[in-house]
Amino acid sequence: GALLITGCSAHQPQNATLYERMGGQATIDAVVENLLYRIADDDEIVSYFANSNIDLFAASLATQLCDVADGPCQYDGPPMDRAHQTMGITNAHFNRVVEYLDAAMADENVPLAARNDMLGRLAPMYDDVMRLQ
Ligand code: HEM
Repeated sequence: GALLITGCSAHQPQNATLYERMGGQATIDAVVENLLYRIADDDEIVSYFANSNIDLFAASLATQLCDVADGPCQYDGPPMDRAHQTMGITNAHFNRVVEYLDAAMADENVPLAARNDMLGRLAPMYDDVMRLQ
């Protein structure tokens, strides 16, 4: 454990952004693609996306993740309360989507510390996503 962590961190400067620690845009795009397959495989979650343009959703989410990770993007889509209003999203479904995102990051070899950092940055959005349900 400790040796491996020391060894890996030596590849990046101490001040690397989360975006860099995740692997940059190529990894973020792969994470979003991986997440889409998990959502598509879940009948309950995919039903929320019945009327959505999946390509636009994927592009918007990838930009948001880049922005949140201090990458060179600016998310200029709708705020999270408006983006999810009156969908009837439940706590259980919220948690499942977060689990899918974590599993997608793991699948795409995002290091554990970077995964936890990203989830920690998204967690405060819970209140906004759920506000107008
Ligand atoms: C922290 C958690 C979440 C984040 C950061 C997030 C982020 C986003 C983003 C960036 C968009 C695109 C907004 C736009 O450009 O119009 C979006 C749309 C969407 N989200 Fe989420 N989301 C989260 C949780 C969820 C959950 C739990 C569900 C359902 C179970 C969900 C369902 C949707 C749907 C259906 C859309 C598409 C809306 C449309 O078609 O315009 N999201 N989300």
